Amino acid sequence: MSVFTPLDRPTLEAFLAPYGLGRLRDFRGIAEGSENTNYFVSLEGGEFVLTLVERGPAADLPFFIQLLDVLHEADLPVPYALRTEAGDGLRMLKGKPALLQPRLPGKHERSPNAHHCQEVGSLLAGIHLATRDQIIERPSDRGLAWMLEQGPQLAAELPEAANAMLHKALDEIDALVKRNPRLPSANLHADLFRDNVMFDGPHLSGVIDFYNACSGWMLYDLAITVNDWCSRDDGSLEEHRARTLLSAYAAKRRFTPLEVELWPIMLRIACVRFWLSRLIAAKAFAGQDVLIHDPAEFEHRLAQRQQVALALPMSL
Ligand SMILES: Nc1ncnc2c1ncn2[C@@H]1O[C@H](COP(=O)(O)OP(=O)(O)O)[C@@H](O)[C@H]1O
Ligand SMILES: N[C@@H](CCOP(=O)(O)O)C(=O)O
Repeated sequence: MSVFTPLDRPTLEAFLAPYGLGRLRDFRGIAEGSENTNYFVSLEGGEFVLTLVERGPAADLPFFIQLLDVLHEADLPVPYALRTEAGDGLRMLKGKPALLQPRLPGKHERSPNAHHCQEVGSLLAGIHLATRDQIIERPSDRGLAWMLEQGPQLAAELPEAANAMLHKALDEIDALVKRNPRLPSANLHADLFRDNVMFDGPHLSGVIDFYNACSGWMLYDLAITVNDWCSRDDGSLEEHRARTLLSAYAAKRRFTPLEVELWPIMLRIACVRFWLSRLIAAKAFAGQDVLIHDPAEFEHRLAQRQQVALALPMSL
């Protein structure tokens, strides 16, 4: 379970009253998720999700609220902070920052096919197009500098072969940082995994969990997404799904030659990012009743990305 903050009905009713959405019908904690406490909340005025933010700097919350407003205004299927009748979107509940959002329909797709990947590629391009001309600056707290800082210590705790592979990837990241390439930027979801997207039948109906969102290279966001949506169990890329996702993205935004050149390394960097964060989480939450993702999944994906045969499509 990942309901870190239990709520009783009177507390919740008092919190919800200022939204003017009618009486509370029902509520229940959501077991999925690993960072925050989430509740499904049923009110006379509709179905909602209440999030209590458990971790991370509260100072960043206005960024998330502003970004989701921009994406919502661009007609993308994202949650956004509902405002109370007094206009407040970000409030406190049991000492935690709390947001009420619309509940998006649909369910997660664990075994995506090419159609799902097409929808995801198109959606990701939509996020980038909606923000690239008005980027809201927020450096990722798990960016390249973080990888270079955390990587060596975590590598030292790994078996020899994994240690060597991680070091090789860190060297590549270090060289890229020094090169400082001018890749096109936008606001990124930066965690567009299968468990952050919902489908209502074949239709992509929701994208959630923007708590890793940041400003940065669009190519990096694409690599994160392809690594999760288009990998086989052994970590290798499933070419048909990957080509479909990339073509759907490219139909909305043309890649630059520099992006085409750096695509293979970006796929590897995106593996390192989640390999490291999963190693950290596995240590921090060992033995606790918290959802822990397997770090080895990204070790296998990185091993499979040493040579990348899949080029980015160049034409629109
Ligand atoms: N706006 C929403 N609409 C529908 N379901 C949601 C919404 N927000 C969260 N959920 C559900 O709650 C679960 C956990 O949310 P998530 O944001 O991934 O949590 P965490 O930040 O703890 O990882 C999701 O898998 C999804 O099922
Ligand atoms: N989708 C990620 C979890 C989110 O990353 P984090 O750095 O916020 O823990 C995964 O599957 O590892």
